[in-house]
Amino acid sequence: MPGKYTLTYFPVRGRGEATRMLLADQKQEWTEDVVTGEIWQKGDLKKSCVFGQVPRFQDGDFVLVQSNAILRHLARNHGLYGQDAREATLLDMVNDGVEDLRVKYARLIYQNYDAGKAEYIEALPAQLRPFENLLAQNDGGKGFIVGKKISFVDYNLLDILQLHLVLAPNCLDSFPLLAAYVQRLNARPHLKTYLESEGRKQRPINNNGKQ
Ligand SMILES: N[C@@H](CCC(=O)N[C@@H](CS)C(=O)NCC(=O)O)C(=O)O
Repeated sequence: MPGKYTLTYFPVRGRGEATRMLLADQKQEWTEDVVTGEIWQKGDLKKSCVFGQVPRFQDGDFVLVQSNAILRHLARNHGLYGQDAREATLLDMVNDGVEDLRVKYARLIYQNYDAGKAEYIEALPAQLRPFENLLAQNDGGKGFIVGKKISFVDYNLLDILQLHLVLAPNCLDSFPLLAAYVQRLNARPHLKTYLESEGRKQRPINNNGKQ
């Protein structure tokens, strides 16, 4: 039985948003423990986090960090980790692909935005193509990224695609399956309610104002 959920994170989408979307879509309540710059500068919270970074997540008295471990924990709690070991392994594989893209995106946003944006967008089709191919291989792309049920990776992939649609609004024009996938997931009733909520609309994407 999961305990009460709390997400401790900066007031941005960042590495917290896939978790928020998973929780909202799975009809879970959670507390936002907002980390302001002032709180972070004090240093106590940083010291209390295993790797000195947030997001931190509490499931009752179980405290964890690392955004992908948080997603996997919630996947185990809510049946979002595939229907068997083979699907779970495929989900791990795709999630690692999402993580690779997230690291590249974060490097652009935080280290090279002005000088690197055009080149990044030019190279984006090659980064997105594998996900279009994976979707095509799973029931012709009509459902989820792996298997017949939504998984933690769908929320993570949806988040990274939403981020890229802000960065490069036409980036899915050549990827019809991914474009339809984003529309389909965005339209899931509980997720839609969350995406249209003021809290979500007001939350910046990244911590430095770039997007
Ligand atoms: N691998 C970690 C990375 C966490 C991370 O980069 N956290 C950043 C915010 S997104 C952070 O805490 N930055 C403040 C710092 O490092 O002092 C994860 O996936 O959770």
